[in-house]
Amino acid sequence: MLLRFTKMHGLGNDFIVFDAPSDDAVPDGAALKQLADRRTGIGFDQALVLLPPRAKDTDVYYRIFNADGSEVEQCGNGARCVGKLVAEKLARQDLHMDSLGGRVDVQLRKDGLVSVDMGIPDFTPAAVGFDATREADVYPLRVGESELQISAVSMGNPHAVMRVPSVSEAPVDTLGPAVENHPRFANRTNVGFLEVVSRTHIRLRVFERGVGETLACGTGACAAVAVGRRLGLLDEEVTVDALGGRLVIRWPGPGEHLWMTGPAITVFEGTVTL
Ligand SMILES: N[C@H](CCC[C@H](N)C(=O)O)C(=O)O
Repeated sequence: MLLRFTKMHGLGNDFIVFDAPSDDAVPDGAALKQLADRRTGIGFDQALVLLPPRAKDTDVYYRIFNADGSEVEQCGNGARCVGKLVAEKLARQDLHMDSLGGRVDVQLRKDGLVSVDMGIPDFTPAAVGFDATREADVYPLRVGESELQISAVSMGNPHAVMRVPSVSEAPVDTLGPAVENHPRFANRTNVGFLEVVSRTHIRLRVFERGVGETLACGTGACAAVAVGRRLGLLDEEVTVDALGGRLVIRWPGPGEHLWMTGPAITVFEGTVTL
């Protein structure tokens, strides 16, 4: 079977995007994992599959698969890429999208950046698949000999966020996989390392569930700002510096929708035989 795809990225978090007429035409996780390989496949962090809308007031439904083949609920950088691709195809400036993790509204800006409504951050442990008995701002988490202090929030997908004095010194390679696969997270988790520069500026590195460290993580940036605001460290609009570049997050506060603005780049079109 010939698969036509578009290769895209958001700050170096890279994707293949392709259409599928229905769920049973979506390649299985094992096939997508092979395509994700950066030597023997196309290479990507996530595959984004575009399907016909499932709710009458939406334009597209998209599914998300990590490089390890696992299907997940949400992808923020991917949502900007899907939104831009589909809105341009439909000659629209705005779009209503739907995914396993919920609705995402998209606005294409005149400056070429894309804004997406990433919904309402959910701090309930159950939403994160985290086994805490009650909700808290910060939880102790034992990892080997050390006890970490993490916050847990869902952007549709799970995020564990910990503050670090400096992202450049953060032990991402060791603590990333240890927290990603920690038994207290029923469905694993993404792991954010948050450095607060000021009330309107953070630096962030994310060890992504099912991928490893990426150059940027959109939902990770949303999660980190939500946690920073809940801890009283950040203002409503925050610039997030990831390894791959800059995002702007705006969150008025609890119960409100969180918006993310950033780039969405098409690199090439391609075909691959499955
Ligand atoms: N690895 C994530 C999915 C992709 C998130 C990231 N690429 C983004 O831009 O939000 C997870 O397993 O929940």
